[in-house]
Amino acid sequence: MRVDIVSIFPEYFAPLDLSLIGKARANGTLRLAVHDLRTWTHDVHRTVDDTPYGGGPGMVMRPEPWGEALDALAPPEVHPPRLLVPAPTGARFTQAMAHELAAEPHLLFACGRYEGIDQRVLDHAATRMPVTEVSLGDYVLFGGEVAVLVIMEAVTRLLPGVLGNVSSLDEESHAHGLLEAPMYTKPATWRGLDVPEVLRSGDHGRIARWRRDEALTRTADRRPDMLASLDPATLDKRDLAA
Ligand SMILES: CN1CCN(Cc2ccc(Cn3ccc4ccc(-c5n[nH]c(N)c5C#N)cc43)cc2)CC1
Repeated sequence: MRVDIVSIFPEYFAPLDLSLIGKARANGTLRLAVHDLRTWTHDVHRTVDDTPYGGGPGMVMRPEPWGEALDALAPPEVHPPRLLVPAPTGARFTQAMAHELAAEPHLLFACGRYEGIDQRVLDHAATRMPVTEVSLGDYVLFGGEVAVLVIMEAVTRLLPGVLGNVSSLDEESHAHGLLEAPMYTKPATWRGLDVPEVLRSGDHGRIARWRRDEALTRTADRRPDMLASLDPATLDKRDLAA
């Protein structure tokens, strides 16, 4: 997978050199390049923003630098990338979207700042590539960079070979619509607190049942919305008794 990120704060993406994402870049699974939007400015002040038409607070990112950046990174003669624009107005980013994006050959992220990017940049890009505005959730950030870090982590871990133990992908909560059961490791007793006996019983049937019950209880307590959208077909009679 090829990924290009355009931002006025390219240094924000230093964490993408680390850990499993760093390894994916080193072995060629992920080809990632970060670009400074100011590369495509031509004035002495390298200006990327201006006042909003119609008035209002703050500044808006000018279209010209963005247009040149997208032209350079998504030239018309090459298969177009999927353009992802983090924004408070975007569609909520979900695990399902992460799977969708992990199947794309080329992602291009446009990180806005200030009050956002001139709408014409997205409208013009949409004439020659798929454009998706995406939001992490209903809270306000300074810009799109944090969203790109989150999306890059969620997508990269789905790429073939990145996660050593593939089964951890299969058992993921958001893959089965429930929150995960509590996890424990050695020692068996720590500060007077014991690991649940069932997890040390070796009885895999009991362990699976206990984990399922814990997952259902946690989901009902913390994320009733997830329970409401659970496919009833995935619940068995023991779940309903839990
Ligand atoms: C008068 N009102 C008019 C509406 N604005 C709304 C507004 C506009 C921009 C910004 C700052 N910003 C700039 C680019 C950018 C990208 C993503 C996000 C973002 N925030 N939250 C998420 N989940 C995000 C994601 N993903 C924020 C961004 C903040 C708030 C406020 C003032």
